[in-house]
Amino acid sequence: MLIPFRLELLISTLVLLVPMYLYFRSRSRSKNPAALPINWPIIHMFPSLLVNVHNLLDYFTLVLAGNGHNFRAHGPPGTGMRFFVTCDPANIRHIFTTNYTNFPKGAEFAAIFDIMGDNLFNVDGARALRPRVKIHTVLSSPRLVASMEACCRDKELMSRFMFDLATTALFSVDPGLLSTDMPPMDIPVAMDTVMEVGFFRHMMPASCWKVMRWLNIGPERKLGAAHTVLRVFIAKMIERRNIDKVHVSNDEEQEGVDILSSYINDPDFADYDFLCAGLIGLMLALRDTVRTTLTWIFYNLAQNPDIVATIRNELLPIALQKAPTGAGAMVIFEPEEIKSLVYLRATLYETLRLYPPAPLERKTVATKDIMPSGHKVHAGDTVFVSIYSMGRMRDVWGENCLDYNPHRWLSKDGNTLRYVPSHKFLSFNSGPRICPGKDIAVMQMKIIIATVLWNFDVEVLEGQSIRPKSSCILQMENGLIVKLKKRQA
Ligand code: HEM
Repeated sequence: MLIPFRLELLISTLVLLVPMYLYFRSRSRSKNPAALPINWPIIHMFPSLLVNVHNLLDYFTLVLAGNGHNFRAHGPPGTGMRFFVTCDPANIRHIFTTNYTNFPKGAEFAAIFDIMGDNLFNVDGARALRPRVKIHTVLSSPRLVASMEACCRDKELMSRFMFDLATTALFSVDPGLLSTDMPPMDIPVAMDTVMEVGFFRHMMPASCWKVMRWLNIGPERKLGAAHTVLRVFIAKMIERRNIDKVHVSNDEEQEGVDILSSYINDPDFADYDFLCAGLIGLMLALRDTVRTTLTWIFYNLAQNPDIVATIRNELLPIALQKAPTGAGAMVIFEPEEIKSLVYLRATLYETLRLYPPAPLERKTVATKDIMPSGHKVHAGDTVFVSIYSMGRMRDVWGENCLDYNPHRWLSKDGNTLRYVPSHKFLSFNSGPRICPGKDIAVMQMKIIIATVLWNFDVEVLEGQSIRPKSSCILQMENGLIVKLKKRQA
């Protein structure tokens, strides 16, 4: 019987790993935190990665800062754990642009995010070309952009709000998570699980998580359940959309308003599973990134009243032109009105610099190569690009790199934004895989920040523990509790 054998293997692995974990944890506390991971015989650097996994981004940042922006790490032989970790802008340009074809995401990435199938997020090279052209065309449709911007004229509760917003843009269906009876959050929770277990998979030897998946235990069990929730939800949305389509048959107005309409009749997406997987990828791209950024923005703004005052000053001339419609009415800003506001955009970029929603990029080395930093990488190595760390490097952003300071984005006279190349500001990626939703996301976030700040005072409740979750998305571990107080006109 195979199962008892594998179970035994797993138990003995755990029995070995848990004491090791405790031992190395106690040792690592007394060590210089910026030092390279300790290279032990046989197990190599795996223990250092294991003990720091709950704080991995800050750990990478310390080690990268202390070691010229690059380091290598490797696990036990046979695990395939050969990592090159970097936040060096010259290496990043090489990986994302100059020698882009040599750094695909790779098969392991696609296995980690198997819920997204063979879709754009998981494929490279020629297979990514048509889906990429497709999504760029879809996201540049003026009607879709207008509908997504219009969706922003709404209220609070970031997670529910962003889920409703993403679902409306994708399927023209408002799931109503913001309704007053506060329906259950099964689908957003399932999406969070995909990102959390994805992070766990990145840090484990692939054979380990694959065995756990086969046994359906631990995080893999949770992930399996989350996959089911997401697939059922997408199937419902497609069904609902098809029913609605029959009801509005031949009504051309309906076509093209949501993203699903652009995919449903496309022969490239005729395969149902392929379509579902693509839509799940888009849901994650749309909802998680914007929601996460907004939470960090409001957290930072609450500590920086001077920045809030400057944004309100920038909004003042526009707000004065808009007469509120009654006592307590909100002032709502339109995309065109706030498009040119540079300080608002600088605040957004400053948040994305320190809190990039996708903090780590994973690439695979196709053939051996020499990085601009002089480091050699070999076929099959994994490259981790720490976007989070790059925003926190003195040599890249200056002595005050840890300060939250939108002015760093402005020209001397404060009237224009400074140009910063994408290999230095990587939050929206760089090169051929640059985020096609960037302009929509920036506009959505600007409208939300402007509308909230103009109409409310935002207070972060004291005593909260604010730290990122171990996830592929830089969510706050415990969320953020804020108090909104209506401002007096
Ligand atoms: C704060 C907002 C956002 C940030 C920081 C962001 C960032 C990123 C990053 C880092 C990637 C590369 C991911 C990877 O290669 O694994 C990416 C890809 C992508 N993003 Fe965004 N994104 C944002 C919002 C959006 C929105 C609102 C949409 C859709 C409307 C979108 C659609 C996509 C798509 C389709 C890709 C895949 C592109 C490709 O692989 O060629 N993103 N985004």
